Amino acid sequence: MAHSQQTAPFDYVIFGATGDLTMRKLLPALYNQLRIGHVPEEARIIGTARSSLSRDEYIIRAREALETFLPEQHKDAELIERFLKKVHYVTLDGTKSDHNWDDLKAVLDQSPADRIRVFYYSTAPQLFEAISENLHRFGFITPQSRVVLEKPIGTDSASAKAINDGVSRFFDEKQIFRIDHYLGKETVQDIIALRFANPIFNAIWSAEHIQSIQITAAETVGVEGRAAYYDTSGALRDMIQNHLLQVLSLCAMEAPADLEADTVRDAKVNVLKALRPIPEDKVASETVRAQYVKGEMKGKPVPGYLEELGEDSHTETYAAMRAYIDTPRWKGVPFYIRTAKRSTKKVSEVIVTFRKSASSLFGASAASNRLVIRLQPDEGFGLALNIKNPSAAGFDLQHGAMSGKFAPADGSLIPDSYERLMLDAVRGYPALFIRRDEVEAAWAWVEPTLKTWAANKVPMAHYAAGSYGPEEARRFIATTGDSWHEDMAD
Ligand SMILES: NC(=O)C1=CN([C@@H]2O[C@H](COP(=O)(O)OP(=O)(O)OC[C@H]3O[C@@H](n4cnc5c(N)ncnc54)[C@H](OP(=O)(O)O)[C@@H]3O)[C@@H](O)[C@H]2O)C=CC1
Ligand SMILES: O=C1O[C@H](COP(=O)(O)O)[C@@H](O)[C@H](O)[C@H]1O
Repeated sequence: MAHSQQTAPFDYVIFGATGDLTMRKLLPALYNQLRIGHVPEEARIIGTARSSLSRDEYIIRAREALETFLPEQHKDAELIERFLKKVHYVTLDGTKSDHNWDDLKAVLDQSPADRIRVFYYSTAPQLFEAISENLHRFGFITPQSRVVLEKPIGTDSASAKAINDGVSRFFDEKQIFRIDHYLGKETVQDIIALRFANPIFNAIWSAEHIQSIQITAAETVGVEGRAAYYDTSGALRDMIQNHLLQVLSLCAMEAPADLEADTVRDAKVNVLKALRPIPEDKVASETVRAQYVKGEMKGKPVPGYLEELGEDSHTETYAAMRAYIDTPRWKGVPFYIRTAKRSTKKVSEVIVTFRKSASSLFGASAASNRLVIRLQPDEGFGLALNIKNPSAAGFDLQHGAMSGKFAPADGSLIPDSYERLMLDAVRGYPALFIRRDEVEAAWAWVEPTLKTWAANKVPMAHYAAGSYGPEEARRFIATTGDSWHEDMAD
């Protein structure tokens, strides 16, 4: 995916500029890109939201956000001031045509008419169509404009289609950049490098040699300040429909002919379309849903989900699914996908378990080779091997491992995923954004499970906060002869 790091001058217009995401991720990401020289001097960031703030008042908030969320080693007082000079603010209800659009026009008109404009919708998706319509009505959508859509793109197939249709009335698909921040993670992109730049893996990447693949995203946090959103979403919508199915499609896709955006996205969508449907009568055996109850983390008591929420709920905070991909390459290989809030530890990883050696030389003592791709934290990979136990009298085996880090060669921190994605939108480089057909194929696959769960046809399991998940998930994976990574002998 070679491309220039340099961007042309741009105006980044953020809808939802007073929100959590802008403060925690978007402003720090743009600052960091300025720090490493990817943001040209003429670039501007124009925040908009309904809150009535002057530019100076907004800059005070932006400065606080940078102080709070930037890593210490990236803070530079002079640079922060240089960054803040780029920041503007317009009080604007993006959904109302009779609001302060003239104020936005006055700011945008300070730039040449052909300046790249990125409209970033960091707001609830129900607002996307109305904001797009207003941008169109007031003539803000130029040929050099793109729009970035934050997740969630809908809550099911129908709402996703409605959002996509709504935005597509005003922007061409080529101008639409749907964010999935997992694709912006360097380590997720490493899946492509590991698979296709290393013939040793490429040659054995199929059902002939692979027994199963596990994809996990576990978090120690609960729902924090986002309970209102999370309780309408749940683990399956929040993490699996988007991030984990994207990781799965990178793990399973056929080799793309090149790394052009649509070639890679074609390869990914083919995987999503080949996912074997899980019909309603199979949801109980092919999925697990669970909620955390009170438990303990780092020696401290932690309340359960319902206690945090303060009311009853059937929303899952844990989800696990078994997926099969009906292509010759993956015939009969289970892909286990799971995600959890309030898990024992934060870890996102891919575990590839290879089939055991057909050789009878070592009998049962030869374990499966296993490739661990650690997406975060402690980003890197490990390869579990069988080696000879040097102290044994005979020829016994023991566990050996090779490992490596995904760290940048110059010792710098791995960039946050939003850094890469925000500037790729400026560059008009969509490879790491999700195409409409990918979103819709992913919804189509998860929808029968969502419906079956919503109808309470699958019991809600429970797990203690601070544990790896419910006992039901252990039994579930054992039905196809596997176990979760934390239960494997390392
Ligand atoms: N926070 C996160 O970690 C993540 C968030 N997301 C998604 O990003 C989006 C934003 O999330 P988050 O920042 O947490 O949400 P917040 O609720 O913190 O912020 C929402 C923002 O939208 C603004 N807003 C609301 N209505 C309008 C309107 N009519 N016109 C213009 N601005 C409006 C709000 O400002 P005001 O009230 O002043 O108008 C505020 O700035 C959501 O869709 C969320 O699901 C996705 C991944 C992670
Ligand atoms: O999109 C989301 O992702 C985060 C987890 O992201 P990560 O980069 O820390 O793995 C999750 O906490 C949040 O609920 C979800 O909306």
